[in-house]
Amino acid sequence: MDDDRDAAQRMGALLNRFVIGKLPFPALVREMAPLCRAASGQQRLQDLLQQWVDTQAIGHPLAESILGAVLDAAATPPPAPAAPERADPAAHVEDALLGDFVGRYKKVRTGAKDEQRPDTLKASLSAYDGLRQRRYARETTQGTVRAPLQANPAAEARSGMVLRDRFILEDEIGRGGMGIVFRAVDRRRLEAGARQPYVAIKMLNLTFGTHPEALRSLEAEARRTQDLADPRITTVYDFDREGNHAFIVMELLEGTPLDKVLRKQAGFCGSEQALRVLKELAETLAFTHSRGAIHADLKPGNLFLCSDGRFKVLDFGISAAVGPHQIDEAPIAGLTPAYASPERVEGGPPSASDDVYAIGCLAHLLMTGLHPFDRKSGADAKAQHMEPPDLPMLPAAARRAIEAALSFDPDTRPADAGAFLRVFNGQDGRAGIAGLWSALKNG
Ligand SMILES: Nc1ncnc2c1ncn2[C@@H]1O[C@H](COP(=O)(O)OP(=O)(O)OP(=O)(O)O)[C@@H](O)[C@H]1O
Repeated sequence: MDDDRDAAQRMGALLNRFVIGKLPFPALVREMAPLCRAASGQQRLQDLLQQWVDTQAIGHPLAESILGAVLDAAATPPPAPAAPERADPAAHVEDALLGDFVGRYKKVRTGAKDEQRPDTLKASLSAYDGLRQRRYARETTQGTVRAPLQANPAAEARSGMVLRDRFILEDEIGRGGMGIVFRAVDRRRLEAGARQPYVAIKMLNLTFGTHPEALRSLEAEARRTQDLADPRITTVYDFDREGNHAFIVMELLEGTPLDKVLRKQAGFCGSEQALRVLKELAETLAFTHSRGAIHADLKPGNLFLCSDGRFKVLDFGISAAVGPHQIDEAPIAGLTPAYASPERVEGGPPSASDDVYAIGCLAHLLMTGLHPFDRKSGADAKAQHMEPPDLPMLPAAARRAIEAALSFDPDTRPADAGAFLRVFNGQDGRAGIAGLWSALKNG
């Protein structure tokens, strides 16, 4: 009995020292593990952690992290005594606190009762922030802090990071040539009780220190995109920076990017839905071209099919903004050769007619699942005198429009998406897509 009380006290003391920052996470796990080799010890730790969670001394996710790590360690034979402790202990605490903190935010979002209190969140956030500051200070004095100008600053971003004291990165959605995209909680929206407190944040690979011109032009482009305000263009809320890091705050899309749909959804190509995407794409670009805005990197990955049936274009103007500042040591902006016109591949400035060329490539993919030139760049396809295959499932006018869009000579290609659309829709007097559209609709 005394032994039980003793063990419980030792566990309590270890937890105490960990929470007040006197005991690093690995040491907590190491010292706790021998107390939990037997089932009774494991039960004791579980009860203790439950008590701490009930009294809100720690959050549930943190308690789970501790229990999981201790039980794992208890089940594993202790390491050879000579083995040096490689990991930075503070990093583990940081990870644990971070998990706790993000967990609390998630609960607030889903409306869990005991987590509604903003003071618990604040305490959690300041514990995490304080730890980050201390860690940074220590790394700086020890000289172990990472060089501020590194090749890929986006790689530093991770779940739990807080940007501008406002955006909390929750999880990674995906990566592209320019950076890493995260789902993030916008604290302002959360505090204002917004139904949807999430945004998407693209952490850019660029730093202001090394690419100031590219970033300034990107910022200007992001502002121009904000002015476009078309429901089919992904809304860009802001372009901001935290220290040397730059990021874009966007509307969070729920659904599937077209590249994935093409890979995974059998029966999509040539369907009514695929035709609708093609039409919406051409209409969206006809609108933006009429406003003087070009996309300059149209490709399946930049088109998005939302779960609610809407269609969206991503990354508007980003390639055009960064392209002129392309710096050879790092691939910073996407020019995707398979969708780039010959003159663009050869270094010409982006134009509306390049977008039309990309629409031609996308039309083939949407209708047949195949790239018209076997994924070769416009320049290579031109050099090899390739010809696009016919699309017999489409009316003559639409086929003519797509063939013209894929012309290697910009002089014989529709100058912009408006011109493309007029031929496509048969508005030059011949039967076009409008006829096919109603035929499809009428079964
Ligand atoms: N606003 C957003 N909402 C939801 N998902 C997004 C959003 N923006 C980008 N994504 C997703 O994040 C992933 C990475 O996107 P990103 O734009 O960085 O790369 P990409 O377009 O595939 O490549 P690149 O940057 O080289 O053109 C993709 O899967 C994309 O669908």
